[in-house]
Amino acid sequence: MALAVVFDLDGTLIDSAPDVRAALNRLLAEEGRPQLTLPQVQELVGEGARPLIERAWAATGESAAADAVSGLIERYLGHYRAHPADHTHIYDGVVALLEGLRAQGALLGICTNKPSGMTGIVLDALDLTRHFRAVVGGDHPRRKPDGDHILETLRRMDAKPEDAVYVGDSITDVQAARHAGIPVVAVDWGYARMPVEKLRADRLISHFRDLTAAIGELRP
Ligand SMILES: O=C(O)COP(=O)(O)O
Ligand SMILES: [Mg+2]
Repeated sequence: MALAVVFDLDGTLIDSAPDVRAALNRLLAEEGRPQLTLPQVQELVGEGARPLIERAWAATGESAAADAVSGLIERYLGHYRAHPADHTHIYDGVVALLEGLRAQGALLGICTNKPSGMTGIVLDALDLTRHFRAVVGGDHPRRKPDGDHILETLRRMDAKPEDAVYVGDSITDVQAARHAGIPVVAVDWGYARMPVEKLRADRLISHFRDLTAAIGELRP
């Protein structure tokens, strides 16, 4: 068996909220709406682009008309594509962790609700793409919290659910892993929107240096 580790992206591997905020605020300014703070944006991230735009609209005035949302998403992604990683940083210990896991023969993947095209651009900009066998974005038809999003990532990695562990920062991640039937590790530095203990993950870590030990307990 080869250990398979599937990661969430935003709030888990990378702190992307500053660039998400900048793109969102450009769009809000074009629409004559107020700007959002970083803590506000961290609350909006986690379920993909459509909920992000809908929640941003609800937080800044009248809700977006249903037929306007797709156009707003496209314009938001246009701004984000122009500045994918100006202020995004990779969390401490990520690169050493990914290199260490690969050196042990682990297969790595990303399962994120961020749209696929945008995910690829951000991973390339941060030189992270090379670590992953498969990356499945939020345009998957059954995205997190649906377990199929993670199972599809594992299929594309040529990995088995029995050998897998999922790592994420939010309740959406824990639910998706539960639905997929695989153990889940939560990180305590992301965009959880609730006290991290309440996520009820199988393990909770405060630094990536502790992930290998947590995985060893979950997949001995
Ligand atoms: O972009 C989002 O809303 C969420 O992305 P994540 O699934 O990587 O946390
Ligand atoms: Mg996340």
